[in-house]
Amino acid sequence: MTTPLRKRILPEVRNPALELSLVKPIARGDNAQRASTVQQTEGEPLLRFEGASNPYLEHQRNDLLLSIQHMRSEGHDEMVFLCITHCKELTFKALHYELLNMQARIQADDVAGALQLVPRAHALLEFLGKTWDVLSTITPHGFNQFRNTLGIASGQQSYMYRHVEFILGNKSERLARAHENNPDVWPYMERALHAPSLYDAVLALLHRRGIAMPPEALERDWSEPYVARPGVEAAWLQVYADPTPENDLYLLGEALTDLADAFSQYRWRHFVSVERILGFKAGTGGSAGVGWLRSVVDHRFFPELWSMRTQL
Ligand code: HEM
Ligand SMILES: N[C@@H](CC(=O)c1ccccc1NC=O)C(=O)O
Repeated sequence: MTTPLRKRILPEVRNPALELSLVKPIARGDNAQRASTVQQTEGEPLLRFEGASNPYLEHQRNDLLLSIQHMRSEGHDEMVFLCITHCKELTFKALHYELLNMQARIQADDVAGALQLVPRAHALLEFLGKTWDVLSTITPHGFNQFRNTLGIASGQQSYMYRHVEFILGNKSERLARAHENNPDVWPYMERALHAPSLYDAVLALLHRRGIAMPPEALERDWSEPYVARPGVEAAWLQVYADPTPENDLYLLGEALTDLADAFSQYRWRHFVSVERILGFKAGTGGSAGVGWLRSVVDHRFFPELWSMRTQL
């Protein structure tokens, strides 16, 4: 019996022309070809390839990936900074993909399918949190050796990070505008700003499942920052009245709380690491630095899932 496949959604965050221009075609394999190859190799790996080919490189394009950690200073710690910041972007990309697919499954009333994606999304968030273990080995002196070469660049200008914030529901037209001048990125950013978030899709699902929902939670200007509503808190209280594993909406509420919890811990670790490395110096991106990040730390995704707990 074959497992029914759920259709995947591929996020669109930038003009695909650049990516497509970088793809090298590779010959497909199959079980029969691999079985006959291993007969010839007697179990030893293939090491000689036609022409200039290296199949791993053709598949992975690590020649490109490993060419973009360009050192601009003499500072020793610049290498780990570049490698980890690139790891983080890839992790944001992987996380955004899972969250967008979770939303699509919720929109298709497939709660079990959405829940299946949560452990991975959560693990990716924990992985992001762990990157601060590495980055906070950068001392203030180590950072000072290359910080000026960052110019006015800042992690705050990451479009992949902004897409993660938006799919989770933390909309800000002001922060999105950092990408307005980039024609490869802006149309997708603007579309995400105006689209309902994963949480908006969950509230619509609760409504379809017969739970009373305030009309503004179902139809509003999706680009506006999310505002917590007593009616949404009441809806979750109704769901949480049956905290059993049979109640899939309860499981979904707790799964979203797991994600929000892991994200808050990521923010907290960023904040503490930045205080450790920078003290109270101004940020490269024009903000007050730690002072500005302080306000970000208090943010919680899915606010009614948090506020509701006082009533439980
Ligand atoms: C040594 C490492 C780091 C330091 C000292 C640092 C410092 C800062 C500071 C001062 C800000 C405030 C905005 C500004 O004025 O620049 C900021 C924001 C931000 N940083 Fe970092 N950062 C570091 C590493 C990272 C990394 C590795 C990432 C992920 C790629 C990252 C992502 C962000 C994001 C997304 C924001 C905006 C926060 C938000 O919008 O909620 N930072 N960072
Ligand atoms: N805002 C940081 C710098 C920063 O976050 C950053 C700068 C250039 C390239 C990447 C960065 N951070 C994360 O990717 C600072 O004030 O030093």
